[in-house]
Amino acid sequence: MKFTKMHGIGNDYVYVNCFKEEVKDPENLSIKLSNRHTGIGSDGLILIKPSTKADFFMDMYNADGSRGKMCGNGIRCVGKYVYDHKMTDKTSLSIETLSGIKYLELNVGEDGKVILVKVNMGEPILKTKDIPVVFDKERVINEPFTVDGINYNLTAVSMGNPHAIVYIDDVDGLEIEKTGPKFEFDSRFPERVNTEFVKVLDRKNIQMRVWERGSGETMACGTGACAVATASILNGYVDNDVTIHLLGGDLTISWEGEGNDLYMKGNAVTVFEGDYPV
Ligand SMILES: N[C@@H](CCC[C@H](N)C(=O)O)C(=O)O
Repeated sequence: MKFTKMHGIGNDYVYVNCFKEEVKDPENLSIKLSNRHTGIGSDGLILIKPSTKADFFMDMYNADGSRGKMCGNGIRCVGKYVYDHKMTDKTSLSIETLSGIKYLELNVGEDGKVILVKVNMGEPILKTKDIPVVFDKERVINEPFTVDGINYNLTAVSMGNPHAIVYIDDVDGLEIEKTGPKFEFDSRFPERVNTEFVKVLDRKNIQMRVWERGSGETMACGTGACAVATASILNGYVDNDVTIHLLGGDLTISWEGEGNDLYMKGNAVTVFEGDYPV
């Protein structure tokens, strides 16, 4: 099976072109090839497929084989993949995901390859039942929430996938391997959850680390950065254009507030191509 390893600010996936390859058991394949010792090494698997509703379809799997409905860093790489591999010559693209169609603007460099991608991520989802999070209010915006005996203030947002955002003082010092799973497997998140641990640096800059559902700590999470920007704007901590600083690099997010779509901009990088025995 031919594959391409790509990353968006360090959030790395193995990409397979399903116009040419048939993938029979993507859940197990994702577990095997994501392994950083015995596989290719990645945060999961992304299949690029035909779509009847959009230019392409993105089908993503986490490193534990679970299926994700949306992937912000992944969708930028899908845009780069289809353009660089000449599967399209369009620089405005639509990509279908399990959480709807997203629209991409590709920024092409002097070598004719995509370097940056801006994505219309749609409108953030705030209703508890749609995230989903079990809570006795319609929304969770800055609400007291205790996990493993520690009191946090939680904001919950879905960007097509569920996110829990908590503000802490020491993002660098956080023992995320201990804390992340406590959120991921908390029964108030019936579909598990991606958790962002965040510090607001000033009105235009936010630091975050992420514990991803199904993949653990990753260098970056695109939907997570969008959820953090949403939460921080709703809480009144930052302006409408904000840079999110993640372990693997920066993403810029703009959101004019409720009733508007949110935009994310960041890089997309090809690391290498190869053959994997299946
Ligand atoms: N890293 C991704 C999100 C991947 C899916 C997530 N772990 C989930 O299960 O919801 C991103 O860049 O958005």
